[in-house]
Amino acid sequence: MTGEVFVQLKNICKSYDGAKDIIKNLNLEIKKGEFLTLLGPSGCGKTTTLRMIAGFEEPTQGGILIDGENVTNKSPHERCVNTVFQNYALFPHMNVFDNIAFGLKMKKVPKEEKKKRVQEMLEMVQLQGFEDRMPSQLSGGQMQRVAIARAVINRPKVLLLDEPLGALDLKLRKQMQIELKHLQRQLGITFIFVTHDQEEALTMSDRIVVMNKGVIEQLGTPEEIYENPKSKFVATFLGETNILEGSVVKIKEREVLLNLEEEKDIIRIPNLGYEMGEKFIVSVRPERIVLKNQPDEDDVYLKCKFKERIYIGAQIKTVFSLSNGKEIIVNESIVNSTGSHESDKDVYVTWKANHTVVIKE
Ligand SMILES: Nc1ncnc2c1ncn2[C@@H]1O[C@H](COP(=O)(O)OP(=O)(O)OP(=O)(O)O)[C@@H](O)[C@H]1O
Repeated sequence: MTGEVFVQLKNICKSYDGAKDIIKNLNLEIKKGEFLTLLGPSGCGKTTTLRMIAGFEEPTQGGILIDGENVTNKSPHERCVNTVFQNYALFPHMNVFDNIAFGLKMKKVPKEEKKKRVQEMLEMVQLQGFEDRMPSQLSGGQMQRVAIARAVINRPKVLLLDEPLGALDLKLRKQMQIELKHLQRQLGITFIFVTHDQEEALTMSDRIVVMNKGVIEQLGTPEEIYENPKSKFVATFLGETNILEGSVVKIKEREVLLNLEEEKDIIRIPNLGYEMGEKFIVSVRPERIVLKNQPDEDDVYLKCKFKERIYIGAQIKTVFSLSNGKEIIVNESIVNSTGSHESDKDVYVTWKANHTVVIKE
């Protein structure tokens, strides 16, 4: 990744019916060689955004630049981009070789070069020896590898991938995530990837764009988005979290006190210029919480009672409740699990102050 801006979306609006904007004034800069993921719930406008970059849809307003060139009104084949779809879209009557070679055939590349480049692609996606097979004789993962090989053989500058792993079973999907990421590094092509699977986005991306209802909620590295969500939507969409409501009850020079849920549950946060009574949401990840019988001095803590313990393989998920009934979820690793809890005894869920994520409502 060079840091140089390669794809630019400027003030993009898109309406299908002339009335409602599906995409609302979207601005986005994608860097050269970057693996950028558009992540969001179904219907938030990920595919529409991707299709506008590909040239299958025209923005109602705004412009798209690729490598400095305004491509807003150009057709898909006039752009140096290629797309891989979820359903592979292989030609069923052509074998693997002809499917991969299709783009070169269109460009009338000489036979010998064509053969050499298809072999390179087969090697890259680890399908040597599969050239004569028909798509119906391939597994889902193999078909998707052929689709990727076919999409990159023409050396596009940008590869657009619309939920390309969506049809694969979980194990194969995880394996392909790693393979695809390696492939992207090896090729150095800018990848713009669409998924609604947050774990997939965290695993693969250099940066993630979290979308909601046609706008960008947050843009950042996987770590920034996960550790420092800027809205309740982002905090809850990526991974599991505990959301607590609070408001400012005291302002000091360096810190402010927030009451959380209950009058008596007070936590301290750095004073970044808040006002008395100002409302907040606090997000604490379940894996950041440590259970204690007595909190330490520098802990942030809430008193609660044990409710339920759920075994989920690699972790133990324990549910506690505050006195107002609000549930707190704690994820402990099997190794650190404190074992069973008595339901009538008070216990403290504690965490370190730097793991409190304060979100302004
Ligand atoms: N060709 C179309 N005509 C009219 N409305 C459309 C069209 N394509 C998409 N939409 C609408 O635009 C909105 C955004 O759709 P889009 O496919 O971009 O979302 P998405 O985030 O990719 O969702 P998913 O994850 O379900 O694919 C949806 O409300 C959808 O119904």
